[in-house]
Amino acid sequence: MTTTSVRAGERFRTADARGTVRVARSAFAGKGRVAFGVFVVLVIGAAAGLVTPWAMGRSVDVVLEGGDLTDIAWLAGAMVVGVIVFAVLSGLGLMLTSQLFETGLARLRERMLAAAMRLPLARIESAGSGDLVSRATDDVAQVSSAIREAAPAISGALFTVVLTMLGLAVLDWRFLIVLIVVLPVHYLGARMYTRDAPPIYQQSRVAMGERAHHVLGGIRGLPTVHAFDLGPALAGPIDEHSWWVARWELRARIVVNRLFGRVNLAEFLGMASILFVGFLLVDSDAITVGVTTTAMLFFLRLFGPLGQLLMVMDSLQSGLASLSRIAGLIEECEEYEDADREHTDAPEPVGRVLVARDVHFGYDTGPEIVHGVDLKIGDGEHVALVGASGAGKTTFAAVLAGVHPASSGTVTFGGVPIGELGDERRTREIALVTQEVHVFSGSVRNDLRMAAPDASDGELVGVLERVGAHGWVSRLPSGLDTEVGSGGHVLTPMQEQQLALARLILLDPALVILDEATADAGSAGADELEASAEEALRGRSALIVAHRLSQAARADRIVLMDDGRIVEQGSHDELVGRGGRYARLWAAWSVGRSGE
Ligand SMILES: Nc1ncnc2c1ncn2[C@@H]1O[C@H](COP(=O)(O)OP(=O)(O)OP(=O)(O)O)[C@@H](O)[C@H]1O
Repeated sequence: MTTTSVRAGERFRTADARGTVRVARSAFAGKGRVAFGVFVVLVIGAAAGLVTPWAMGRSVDVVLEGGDLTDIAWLAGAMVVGVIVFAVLSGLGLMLTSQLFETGLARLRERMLAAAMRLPLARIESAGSGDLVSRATDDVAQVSSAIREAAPAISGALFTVVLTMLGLAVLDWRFLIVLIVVLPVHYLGARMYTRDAPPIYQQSRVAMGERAHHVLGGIRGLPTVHAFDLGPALAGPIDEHSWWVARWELRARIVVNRLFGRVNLAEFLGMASILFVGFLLVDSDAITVGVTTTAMLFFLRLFGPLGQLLMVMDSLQSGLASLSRIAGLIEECEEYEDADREHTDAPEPVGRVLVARDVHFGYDTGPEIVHGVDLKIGDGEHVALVGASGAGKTTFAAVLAGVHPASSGTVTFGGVPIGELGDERRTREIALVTQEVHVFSGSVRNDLRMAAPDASDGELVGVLERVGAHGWVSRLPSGLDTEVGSGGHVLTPMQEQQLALARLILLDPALVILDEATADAGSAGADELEASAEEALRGRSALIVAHRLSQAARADRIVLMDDGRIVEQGSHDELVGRGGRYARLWAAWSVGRSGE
């Protein structure tokens, strides 16, 4: 299915710096002009901010030189204009920068979620859906808050710092030397921080992901948790990971505090140095008092934004840790998609016959479950797979559907190995209806249209009638518009399964692998559901993992599995006539039924 191999339990990856930058850049694709416009606004705004300190310094010289009031008035006018232009353009720059970043983040989030939905089920199972949820929620929130905090610093501070440094160089190159001497103190403080902080934030995010994994597991099993009072046992691992989150956050605080200490030292050194050099230069008549005043004011302007930049480095580091997790997931999805795209040249399947030859399979975490199974499902043939619990039926069905690649042996559909079909083609041709039937949140119409976005209401009603669901759907409070799924109108397991079968008809696959779709139904509704399933499977090839032998008996062929091997197969009559294991199962089942 894919060239990417992962170990079971391995969480989704975290991208390295290059990967993170590449993915982040892709979020701004096509936004070059907007970014340039924002850049121009920010540069002009920052330049306007230098006008006021320059005019103040000049005023000092004008007063000292005994200049007239008109010059002072002009300079006062320049200050006012400078302040207004600075304020307007800074505000505009901030708004545009935030908009640009938020749009980029929204794009990343959409891309990550869309890609994650296409990840192979086996990969999500292996990484744990909690990790996926944590990236889609915690990490996106973290990046979003970093953007909110960093946007003003980047839009205002960054350009102010660069232009102020240029301004100092223009006043006198020696001021720039002072700055160059002082900045390393700033830099060293920041460098220690950028070295120490990222691993701490990474660890904190990993702990959050683990916590989400356990919380999600608990929520999914809530009925069991309540029934067996498992709350305290579940809280253990959640508490432990919360403790780790708190511990890593505390360490991050310590590193931030150290950063601020070093920043204050750099500021003090800078102020003292600029005053000292200014006095020396005035003393040697190299510059005027006004220029020294301007240099002081420039310097004062510089440390505010520098501090601001350093302050946001904290949330930027935290945001970057999250961004690298988002980028890692996107990278992983891209690899799966690329591997999948390679299959677009694969030959077209001819016919609808599925052939499994000498298939072996074991989960990464345990022993082999399927031991060299051969099975052929002919065109339009319905094969029932029966056997005791734990025999490996669900596992084998998932291998046939391509959810898990076989450890050895081959599975072909229409003559093409299913691994070469690519996920998109494979899922279009082969539909797997698993034990856990899912109803999507939203209206009934919305749920059905997941399978066929263009289907008309008439078509939906037609399909509902075929699976016997039209009656109860039309009696729902708002018919097709009734909200179902999480938080909506509660459906019975049988109704959920009928909806799943209706979706199956709308999907119109060639082969259906139906895993115990009738298992949850109460026996009163089970016959009705069997009829619905038969209707959904009409005209298709099918493998039905059947718990109810009455359903198996109707299949063209029955395959009995035991301990990952096929031990008997044939039609119902043949197997009953043979008097073997199936015949005994059937006898026991029939006795059980007559007592119902
Ligand atoms: N995701 C998994 N990871 C590891 N082992 C698994 C996984 N799923 C199933 N198994 C193991 O594989 C074996 C076969 O399970 P499987 O669900 O395929 O049997 P089954 O015949 O479908 O059982 P049932 O009728 O009860 O559903 C069991 O020992 C089970 O513990």
